[in-house]
Amino acid sequence: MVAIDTTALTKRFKDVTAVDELDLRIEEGEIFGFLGPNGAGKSTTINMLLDFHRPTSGSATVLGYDAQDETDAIRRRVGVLPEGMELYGRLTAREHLKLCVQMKDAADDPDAVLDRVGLNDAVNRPVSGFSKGMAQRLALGIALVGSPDLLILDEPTSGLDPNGIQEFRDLLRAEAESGTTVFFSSHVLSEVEAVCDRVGIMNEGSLVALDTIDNLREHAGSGGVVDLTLESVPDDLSLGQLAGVTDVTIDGTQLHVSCATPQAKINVIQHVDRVSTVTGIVVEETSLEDLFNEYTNGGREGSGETERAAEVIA
Ligand SMILES: Nc1ncnc2c1ncn2[C@@H]1O[C@H](COP(=O)(O)OP(=O)(O)OP(=O)(O)O)[C@@H](O)[C@H]1O
Repeated sequence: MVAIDTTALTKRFKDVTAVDELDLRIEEGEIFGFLGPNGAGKSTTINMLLDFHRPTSGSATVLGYDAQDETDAIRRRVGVLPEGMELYGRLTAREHLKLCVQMKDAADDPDAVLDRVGLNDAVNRPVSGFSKGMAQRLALGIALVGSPDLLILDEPTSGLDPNGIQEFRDLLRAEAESGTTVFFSSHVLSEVEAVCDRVGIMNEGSLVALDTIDNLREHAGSGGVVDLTLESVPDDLSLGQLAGVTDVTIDGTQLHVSCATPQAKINVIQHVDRVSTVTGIVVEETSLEDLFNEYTNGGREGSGETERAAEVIA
């Protein structure tokens, strides 16, 4: 079954086109990362899937139900963590969970859910005293109530500490293993890269990329870089003749080879190993952040340094 299906889904706010003719299909059981710079249209898309906003045109189904006409059926089967979720300051974490269990007519044990999101020490504390990360953990717990078939999470790791982010990853994987589809928006690209089967990248209301991260790397012609240290560099390496090699530089006994595809990196290593003695290899993949910048013209906010996934082989 298709978990989310949108056809030419469009939302305009006066002269701003927040989402422009979006065609998106998310299969059941996928972990899907929805990316884009600020104002790209991610929350507006999510809001239309949940009928918080009515589309200007186009249509969407969620778990086979029409997103505008069958909202109740969708809300019964979907766990939602909306952007900027409001909690009740005077209620405790456990009371929030109890309320949600009642509202969803679910059978969950509130304490077990709170344990899953790492709030077992704070079950009886009023939420007004919660830190941002604790509130986010509670919001995630609320989304999990009723064992939903689909989780729709808007910036779920906002405010979480590194442990919280790791726990969130484990939780998503466990949910996906039990058959739940996960659709989440995020600005934390390393976390998206770690857990997502596929990603969609929005820019200025349009979907500019939709694929697995490996395929995006391949299509972007950026398979990464291989750095090799040799005992000595032969006169004729002929590396430029290998398919997918885009650039070769030699610095003493160091080779720096840019490749268009992951396969090209393997070919380079095998070829050099045949003609010389390799004493060290470092393979660097193009990070999701580099791809993101490529698709959005570097439109992401923040000042994080480009992160390259470096795999030291020898
Ligand atoms: N209620 C609204 N009224 C007017 N304009 C809106 C409204 N909601 C969103 N927009 C505009 O629609 C565009 C898309 O906003 P949206 O919140 O969907 O982006 P986003 O990708 O979720 O951004 P962020 O990463 O900052 O949360 C922006 O230009 C925003 O200003």
